[in-house]
Amino acid sequence: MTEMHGPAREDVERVLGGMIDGAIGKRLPDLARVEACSVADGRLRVTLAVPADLAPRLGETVARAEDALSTAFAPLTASILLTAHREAPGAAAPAQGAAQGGGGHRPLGGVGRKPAAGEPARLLEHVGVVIAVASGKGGVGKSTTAVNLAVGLGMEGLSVGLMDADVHGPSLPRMLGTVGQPEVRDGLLIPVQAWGISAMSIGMLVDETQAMIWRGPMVMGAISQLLGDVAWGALDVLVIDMPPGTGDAQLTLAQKAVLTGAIIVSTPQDIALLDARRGIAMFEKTRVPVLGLVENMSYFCCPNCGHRTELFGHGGARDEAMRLNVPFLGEIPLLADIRASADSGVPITIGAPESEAAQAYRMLAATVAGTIRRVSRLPPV
Ligand SMILES: Nc1ncnc2c1ncn2[C@@H]1O[C@H](COP(=O)(O)OP(=O)(O)OP(=O)(O)O)[C@@H](O)[C@H]1O
Repeated sequence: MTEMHGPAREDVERVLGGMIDGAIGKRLPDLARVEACSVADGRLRVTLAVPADLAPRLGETVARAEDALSTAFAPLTASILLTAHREAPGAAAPAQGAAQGGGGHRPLGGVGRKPAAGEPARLLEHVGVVIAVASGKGGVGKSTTAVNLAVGLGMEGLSVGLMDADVHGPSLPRMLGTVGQPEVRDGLLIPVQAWGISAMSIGMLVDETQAMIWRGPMVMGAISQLLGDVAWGALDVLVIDMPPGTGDAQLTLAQKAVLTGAIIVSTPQDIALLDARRGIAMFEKTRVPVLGLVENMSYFCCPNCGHRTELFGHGGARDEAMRLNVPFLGEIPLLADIRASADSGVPITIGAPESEAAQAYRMLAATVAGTIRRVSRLPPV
């Protein structure tokens, strides 16, 4: 990253000084305080401290502020990261010159300008391939699969990032056992290191309950920040745990994130397969290749006697994959240990590497690693 001198904080404050948030009816400096500004790689990153309860309402003003800063300091492109004050809800906004100091602040996702066309591609330029793990509907085990796949890819010798774009139900911090908030350096969020991979989730930045109520533009703003304002660094692969379903947010993410390919997770039940078909259609619409289908909760394996029971009629996803002409990547059994390890914060691939479940995830990771090496021309191990 190339550091360079940029505008002084006072210059930034001067530009923001003229901005008014029409909806709240106040000048921006009366609502937010410039905490930091830095310039690197042609980007001016400004960190603004705002009261937590106001942050969700500032999206439009922040977008205008970014435009104003970009115009004032061209050719730099400005992006604003909001950090939240831990003040009582409804507390008066901090005026300029209020007490400085980082202790009471934390980064906030969810607000910001939509990146210009092609921007994420540039920002992820040191990332070899970007793979979405998606599902047509919620609750099929997409996040569990994404986590164990990412950890498994790390075990295959790849450098791996995992981004939780499941904004409304960010489960990554729980599944990886991470606590606390990520560091911010030079205006960029530093991914958390866990089990051999780099990870970032909205759940590490804001209260889950706060993210639950975000609407479309907020969700897209948050996802843009996860793509653009995180120091992902050089990675062989970035795995994105997509939001469930096939709505606008998913479609936009598929278009924005410059995905190399997508993996669809499905359970064997017909209804889930119908949803999976919808998921595949969405990626086809955005010309993102579907790398394959994974069948989760494929069969039940008795932990005592090892007997295998096909609960939902096994093989549905394999047949569906053949019908749809997409590769079948593997099947993951339904096991209480998978759920327990997800809840304990230690992925089963790490916690019980010899288990049937871990072996299934490792096979899946080996298959996907093969695909990644093929598409990115990485040397075979
Ligand atoms: N193969 C499995 N065996 C047993 N439990 C599983 C398995 N896969 C997932 N689970 C459990 O099922 C629940 C849902 O899984 P997960 O959160 O991964 O689903 P999801 O598709 O990401 O859901 P959503 O996107 O709607 O939040 C979790 O409690 C998880 O531990």
